[in-house]
Amino acid sequence: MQIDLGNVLDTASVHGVSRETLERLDDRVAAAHDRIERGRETDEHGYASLNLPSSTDPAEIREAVGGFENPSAIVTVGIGGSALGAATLTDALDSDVEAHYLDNVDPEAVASLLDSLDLGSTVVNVVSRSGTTAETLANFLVVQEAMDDAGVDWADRTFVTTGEEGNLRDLANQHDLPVLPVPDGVPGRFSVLSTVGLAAAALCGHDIEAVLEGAAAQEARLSDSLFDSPAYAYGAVCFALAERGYTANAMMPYAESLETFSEWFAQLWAESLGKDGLGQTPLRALGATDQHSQLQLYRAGPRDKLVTLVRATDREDVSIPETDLDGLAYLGGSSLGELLDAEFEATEASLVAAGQPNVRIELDEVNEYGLGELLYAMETACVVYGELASVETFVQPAVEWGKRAARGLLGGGDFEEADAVADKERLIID
Ligand SMILES: O=P(O)(O)OC[C@H]1O[C@H](O)[C@H](O)[C@@H](O)[C@@H]1O
Repeated sequence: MQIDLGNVLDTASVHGVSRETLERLDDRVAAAHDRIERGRETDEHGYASLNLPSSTDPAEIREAVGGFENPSAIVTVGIGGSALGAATLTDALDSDVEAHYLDNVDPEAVASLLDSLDLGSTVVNVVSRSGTTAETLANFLVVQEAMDDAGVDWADRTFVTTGEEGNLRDLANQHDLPVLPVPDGVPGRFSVLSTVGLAAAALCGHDIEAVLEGAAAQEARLSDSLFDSPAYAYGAVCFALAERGYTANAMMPYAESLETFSEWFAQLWAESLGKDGLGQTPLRALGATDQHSQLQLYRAGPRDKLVTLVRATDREDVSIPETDLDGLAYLGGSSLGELLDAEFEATEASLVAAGQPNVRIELDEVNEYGLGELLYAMETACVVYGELASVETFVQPAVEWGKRAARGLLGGGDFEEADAVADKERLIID
């Protein structure tokens, strides 16, 4: 995997992030690296996530999923960091086992998924770090009932991933369900390389050891200079641009297999860095499709966006048949991959011509190893950005406010946040 910052330097006269800016920032990156290393050495909350390439035991995960014979599907019941990492992997990789995610409580979507599955051959993985998230527990109760109604022993087809305490742990104990522990010190959005993110991939037959190897390769690149570490370079550039008003970051992979990666990145970036009036708003785009919808804004709209373009250099290709239609001859004999690459290069050039900064991230291939590299690099980029911005990367008090308000409204406790919902001003136009 490599990260190319050339198009940031090329447009430096517009936004001010030049090579000299990065050289000046490098001392602060060295200090951030030192802080990160100290945190990793003591497995401090959050920093422990960056040790997962070696602290995760893939054999433990394989053992937990190995007892389910010939599953047709896995349904992961979880939300946020308890679903997006796993979904990023299984959506990027092909498997005969279907992977589904109940990460919302939209009743129509839940009912429709459960109706469509052969529940007798479906495995359920309920994932909640806290074990108390209302959406996850509610969905699990609905899944249990659907399995009961279908005459399926749900306890036989379910395994749980959770912490030592919480409602989900109680439920697992009560029904003697197999439990994979979530590692200490790893917030949900940094948990893709742990039991939380890897179980669904293992059940789908993916090489989770290779995911960890790819991550370890990026871990080995961490050093006290951004010029030696792709991940630090990306985090530092994003920070420097955000400081200069580039407060949005459009993640734009040119691979449909990476569409869910953009969702995962959005949680990582938003929940970790959106604090104290700071942060960089993650946007989600897909190349080449969104060239035809969002690119107009990215090129000619407010100068507040970095565009991050991601692609794999090695992939399957489909040739475009020859045609004798006038004007289309240029397509014949080339391939869809070549067309996609041409679109990628054209988008980069178009942004540069307009002075809009963009970064190119290239993987060799969208496979387990490449995904491990990409995910670990983005996590580290996020952590170094958080250090440079002096925000508390590993907490999410704003999200928890909403969780308490929702529970209060449902009568799940006496939370003062729920009163704020009742007291809200309204302006209804009917
Ligand atoms: O894993 P859980 O405890 O159920 O949490 C699931 C999600 O809940 C909240 O929304 C947090 O802000 C997320 O960071 C977390 O990933």
